[in-house]
Amino acid sequence: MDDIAGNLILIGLMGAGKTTLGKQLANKLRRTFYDSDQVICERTGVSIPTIFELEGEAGFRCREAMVISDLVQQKNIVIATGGGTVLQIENRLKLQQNGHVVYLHAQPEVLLGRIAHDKNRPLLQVSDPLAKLQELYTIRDPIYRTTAHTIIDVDSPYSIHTVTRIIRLLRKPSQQLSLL
Ligand SMILES: Nc1ncnc2c1ncn2[C@@H]1O[C@H](COP(=O)(O)OP(=O)(O)OP(=O)(O)O)[C@@H](O)[C@H]1O
Ligand SMILES: O=C(O)C1=C[C@@H](O)[C@@H](O)[C@H](O)C1
Ligand SMILES: [Mg+2]
Repeated sequence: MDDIAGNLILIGLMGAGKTTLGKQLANKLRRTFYDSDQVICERTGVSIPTIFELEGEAGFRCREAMVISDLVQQKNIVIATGGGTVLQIENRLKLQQNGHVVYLHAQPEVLLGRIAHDKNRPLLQVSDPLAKLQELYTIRDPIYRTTAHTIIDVDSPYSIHTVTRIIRLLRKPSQQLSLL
């Protein structure tokens, strides 16, 4: 087993790379990977936009909270959370108490460049998705920061070295880290 204690839990805004980097981290660390969005889709058999359409954001958040409760009971896994998972205090506490929480931080402009083409994020299907991401950043950045044990800047495009660098950074005691 690697020397990163407990579950490794990724938080951050849409497009930060929680899913993409989470999978790569799990592979490298030989841990099982779960993505809370993906688990919700598997349990319901429908996509996230469909859940938002049928049950609204509140319905989605309820399902998300149930999935987080279940996932944090496992040991030594990597969890990619949804961008809004930290909005509920109960989720925040469960994440903090059951793993090492890493905030993947990037600026809204960078995030939009990565996900603008993707219709799978209902909150961004608006006339001005950049303004929406900026609004979410303003509200959520302080929450991500206070929830995380470690913050890593992921504005720069990832390379084949990114995951190795993140693992190295996670072994350091410092809290504010940059991939640069
Ligand atoms: N550092 C990066 N450099 C380049 N592309 C990236 C980087 N991080 C993520 N991406 C790309 O951005 C897109 C979104 O990434 P990903 O789905 O992992 O984000 P996420 O944090 O899981 O978002 P969500 O909260 O919506 O689930 C993917 O196409 C991914 O390849
Ligand atoms: O930032 C958010 O609130 C969201 C992010 C995605 O991961 C999904 O969980 C969903 O699209 C909502
Ligand atoms: Mg994701």
